[in-house]
Amino acid sequence: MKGAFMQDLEVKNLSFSLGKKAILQDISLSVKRGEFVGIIGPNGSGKSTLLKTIYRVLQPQAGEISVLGRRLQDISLSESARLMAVMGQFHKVNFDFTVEDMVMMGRIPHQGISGRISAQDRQAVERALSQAGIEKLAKRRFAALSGGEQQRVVLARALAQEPRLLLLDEPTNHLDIRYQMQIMEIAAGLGVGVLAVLHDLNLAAMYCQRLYVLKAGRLAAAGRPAEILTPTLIHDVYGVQCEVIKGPEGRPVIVYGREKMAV
Ligand SMILES: Nc1ncnc2c1ncn2[C@@H]1O[C@H](COP(=O)(O)OP(=O)(O)OP(=O)(O)O)[C@@H](O)[C@H]1O
Repeated sequence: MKGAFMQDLEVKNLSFSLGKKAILQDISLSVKRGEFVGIIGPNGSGKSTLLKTIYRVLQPQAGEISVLGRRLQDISLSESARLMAVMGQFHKVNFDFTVEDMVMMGRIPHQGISGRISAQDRQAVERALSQAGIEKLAKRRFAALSGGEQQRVVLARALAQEPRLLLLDEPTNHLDIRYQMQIMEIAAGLGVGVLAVLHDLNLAAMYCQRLYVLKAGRLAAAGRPAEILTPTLIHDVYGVQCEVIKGPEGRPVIVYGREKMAV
């Protein structure tokens, strides 16, 4: 890789539409080196679509995306699979894989054409199983695990990939609070850039250095959680009443109220 780069991810003026429907309009964002950045916003605001354009499942009609200082259009799909890992929302698996097999799939971008599993691959899988705290599940069938256990296997698969940029789409969906925090801690401790779509604003405030707020496919706000998570913004974006109080380390804690809740 040539030259120094300052950003793990840079998205410039990205727009994406499906037919005539604009899903994302003029989105610019960045993840600085090693930064943990969150994307928040209501259902249907375009969060997952934005991640999908970054991990190349969807092709934006306008804009530019760079990972570690290189434009996606200049790197091959296999190389971008080595640079970024994704922990996505749904993990329906129709085949009967073991946990170990699933996590080994994270090594595919690193394996040569032969697809032979190396000692390095095995070590990466062992490390990932241990980081996700699921060594004991290694021989179990993935399909027979609980939702939360499956979630951690999917995280382990992303870790086995040894990415330079980690994309998380609602990573804590099925998890109890301990594992929600554990997943966030693991991601925060990797030392790589993280871009995470999150619904829980308190969790976002706890772990994200900066947040981008999406509303109807556009950026409604961006900044540090303490700057942008105000009752006015939360009402404007989500349509709910809340108070924001100062929690530990000065971080905002959002307390929702039922008053004037329209259903
Ligand atoms: N394949 C598709 N066909 C039609 N509309 C789509 C398609 N994929 C996404 N959309 C629409 O694009 C918009 C953004 O969807 P997206 O899944 O990105 O939102 P989101 O913010 O991730 O939502 P959620 O919080 O509910 O997961 C929604 O209105 C959705 O209905």
